[in-house]
Parts: sequence; structure tokens; C-alpha cells
Amino acid sequence: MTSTPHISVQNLNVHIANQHILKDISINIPNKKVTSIIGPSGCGKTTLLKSFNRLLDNTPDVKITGKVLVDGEDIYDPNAEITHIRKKMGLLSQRPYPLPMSIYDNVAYGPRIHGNPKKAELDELVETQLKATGLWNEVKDRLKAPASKLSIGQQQRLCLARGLAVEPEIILGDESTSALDPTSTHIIEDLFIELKEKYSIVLVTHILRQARRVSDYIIFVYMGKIIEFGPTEEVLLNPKQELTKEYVKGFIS
Ligand SMILES: Nc1ncnc2c1ncn2[C@@H]1O[C@H](COP(=O)(O)OP(=O)(O)OP(=O)(O)O)[C@@H](O)[C@H]1O
Repeated sequence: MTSTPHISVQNLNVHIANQHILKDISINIPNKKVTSIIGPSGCGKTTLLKSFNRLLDNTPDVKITGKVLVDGEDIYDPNAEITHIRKKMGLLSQRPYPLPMSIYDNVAYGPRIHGNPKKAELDELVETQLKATGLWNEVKDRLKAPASKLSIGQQQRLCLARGLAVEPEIILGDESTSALDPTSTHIIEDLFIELKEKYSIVLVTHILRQARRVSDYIIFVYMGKIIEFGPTEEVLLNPKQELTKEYVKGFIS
């Protein structure tokens, strides 16, 4: 990895209700690349992803130690400003959660909250983000229709457009294609590949085929520890660690 990491995790430990969930995690997430977190169910993938934008804060009985530096700023510093940190990251969850409003208003929502854009600016912004997520031609004639009328795959792309509209730097995806049909999955995967030109992307996925197709780097997590991290082809085709080999072969699920 040549450029400065976008997220640098240093000796991160997460305990929830006396369970040691993440164990001394240190990792550098590369800038403007796709990094996928893989590993068996319950190994801590989602917990690791959530630690990047302080989404664990509201988990009852959570204890977090160590550092997560985003652009060099420790987000767990008591003086860190959560709104500022969260604005840098867009989160795409497993299922699309469009807001109960029109297609247009979903995308305009964030910019309206964060500023007071003029109508012409908003129109342009909505169009740009709907184009960026490949939705524009599908929805341009029904921007005032409720977002709930869209297919699940379109709703997920709308959620991505909504996230991009507040100009994040990092996109976090938590199994964000798991509710989608194969065609919509393919579209979202292609979008991730395109969007890495502008954003650093971190994905949690169970699907090794997807990890191989979209990611530049892979993190393999097992029982709360990082076992292996490296370029996708290396980790998936020529893993160094026995545990990674077993997982990639399908012996651990
Ligand atoms: N809020 C919580 N309260 C108690 N335990 C939790 C909580 N969140 C996560 N855990 C535990 O932390 C461990 C890691 O969970 P996590 O969701 O990060 O795993 P995962 O690798 O993403 O799993 P999956 O692939 O099944 O989604 C699990 O044992 C889980 O039960």
C-alpha cells in the first residue's frame, strides 16, 4: 500500500457485556480502494465496521479501547465531534431504508439538513447523485413519487445516492447486497468499483465471489482477530495463513 491510509485502527479492543469481541485489531484501510472484511458468522466483521464511525456507542455494556484515526483524527478522542465524523461516512446497510418521502426528497434530505441550498442547486445535486448510482434514467419522470414504490434494488441505489449527497469520503457497506436479486447485486457491485475513484470503500461480505470481484484488499477476521490482510488475489488465491486457507476452501463457515 503506497498512499496514506484513510482509516488507521490501532490496538482496538471491543468488549460487549464481558465478551471480548474484537481483539487487539490494528489495520490500515487504504485510501480510494475497496477493502472487504470477510470471515465466518459471528467473527466480528460488523462490529469492526461499526467501530469506524462510532456506531457502537449506543450498544449497551460496550467498552472500546484503542484508536481509530480517520484522516489522522482519533474518532474516540473525548473531544472528537461525532457529527463531523459521521458526515465523512455513508453507511449502506443490509436492507434499504429509504425515508418515507419522495425519491427527490430522499436525496435532498441530507443537503437540506446540512445547509440551505437553493432549489436549482438541489435539482442539480439530486440529478448528479441519481446519475452516479445509475438511477436517473429509471426515475427522472417520477421524482415526486414515494421512494417506497421503487424495487428493493432501486431503493438500495437510492440509499446510496442519499448517502453520497452529503459528500462523504468513505462508504461503509454491511452486506449491502444481501437482500438484492442477482441483477441488482451486480449493479451495486459495479457501482462500488466505479465509486472507488472518489471514495474509500469498506465492505462486509459473506460472498467470496463478491469480495474477489470488487475488492482491492481483503481483511480476514476469525474469532475477533485479524488473521490476514493483503491484496485480494493474494489472500483469496494464495493465502499465507492456515486459517485463511481453510476458510477460502469452505472448511470454516
Ligand atoms: N449488541 C450486542 N450485544 C451482545 N453481543 C453482541 C452485540 N453485537 C455483536 N455481538 C456479538 O459480537 C460477536 C460478533 O458479532 P458481529 O455481528 O460483529 O459478527 P459478524 O462477523 O458480522 O457476524 P455475521 O456474519 O453473522 O453478521 C457475536 O458473537 C455477536 O453475538
